[in-house]
Amino acid sequence: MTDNGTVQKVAVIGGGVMGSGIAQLAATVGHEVRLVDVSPERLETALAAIGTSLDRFIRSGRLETDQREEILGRITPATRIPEAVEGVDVVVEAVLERLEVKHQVMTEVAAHAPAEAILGTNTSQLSITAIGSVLGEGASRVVGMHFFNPAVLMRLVELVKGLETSEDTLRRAEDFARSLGKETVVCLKDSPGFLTSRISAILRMEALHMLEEGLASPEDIDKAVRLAFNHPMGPLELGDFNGLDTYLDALTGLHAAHGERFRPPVVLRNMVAAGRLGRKSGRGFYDHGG
Ligand SMILES: CCCCCCCCCCCCCC(=O)CC(=O)SCCNC(=O)CCNC(=O)[C@H](O)C(C)(C)COP(=O)(O)OP(=O)(O)OC[C@H]1O[C@@H](n2cnc3c(N)ncnc32)[C@H](O)[C@@H]1OP(=O)(O)O
Ligand SMILES: NC(=O)C1=CN([C@@H]2O[C@H](COP(=O)(O)OP(=O)(O)OC[C@H]3O[C@@H](n4cnc5c(N)ncnc54)[C@H](O)[C@@H]3O)[C@@H](O)[C@H]2O)C=CC1
Repeated sequence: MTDNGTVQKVAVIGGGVMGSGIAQLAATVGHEVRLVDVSPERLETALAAIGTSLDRFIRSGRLETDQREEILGRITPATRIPEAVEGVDVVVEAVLERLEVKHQVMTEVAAHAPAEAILGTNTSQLSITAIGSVLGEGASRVVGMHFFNPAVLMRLVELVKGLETSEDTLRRAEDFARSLGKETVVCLKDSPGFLTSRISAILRMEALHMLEEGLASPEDIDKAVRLAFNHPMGPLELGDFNGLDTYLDALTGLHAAHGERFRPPVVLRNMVAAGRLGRKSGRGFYDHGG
């Protein structure tokens, strides 16, 4: 951190759909980024995806060609947390949407990151209080920092205050999100699904029920939502874009917290069981050539 408290070093834990985008975003605004994943293959895929996205920004004139290597040069891939979080100002956790995995990661992060670093979690719906509960007093440093896919383009970061999150942590998370060029909203109560996932899950679930009922093809359900409501993507194509395994994990949590209206539909369970996870596996509601 600089003398005026500005963030310089960031660790992103999890190099999947979201972690790769968050790392790219942080490196683009000039932060030094360590990107950690347990899987070297996922790290390779993440760096390739970041390269492809930077190429798109160059093609559309929003980035200079020579910035590509500068940005990539600010991202250091790593497979171990302890060394990667040394000296960082901010950690953003973006691993699987499972409480036990988040606990394991937060425990390791807190043991090795500087005591003053804030610990953001990109969970879609899990309780921030529950995620921080393994850290004892350290729970005051844990804050929900919910980015949206693609993180490099979407304008919002939803901040979520856990029961123990300190005002200082929340304020620094807000400053960090703004340093990334994002707007913020604050969910003041730690309620599963916060503001955005609770709302969006209802619309997406309804699309899935319509598909199960044979009301229309996936193409027409998506087209209806795109054209009738001016959504950039229909709910099923967005599911493929975000990852159906992540959706199932998120819905499982929402179901446990809010009851029947979020029960994961059988068709979604079956698709995940069959490995049809959307773009990341090459096949979901649509064929992506995988
Ligand atoms: C179905 C089952 C339901 C079950 C229940 C669900 C449970 C739900 C719980 C939620 C859990 C998880 C989700 C979550 O937590 C939060 C989320 O992230 S929700 C998702 C939010 N995101 C969106 O809604 C995205 C919607 N789509 C868009 O906004 C646009 O389609 C998109 C910006 C992605 C692309 O734009 P589009 O115009 O459609 O396509 P183009 O390809 O033409 O791109 C336009 C423009 O942007 C550039 N570009 C696109 N992508 C990138 C990139 N990754 N990097 C760089 N640049 C990019 C492209 O080059 C174009 O640039 P021009 O200058 O215009 O040429
Ligand atoms: N996919 C989406 O649209 C969005 C997802 N989220 C949330 O972001 C988080 C990540 O989601 P995705 O990126 O979609 O998942 P993903 O499945 O694409 O990536 C998760 C990554 O975490 C890695 N990982 C697992 N255990 C790890 C550990 N112990 N240490 C380091 N890395 C580990 C995996 O190897 C994988 O690469 C979840 O909490 C999800 O709910 C939030 C907003 C949008």
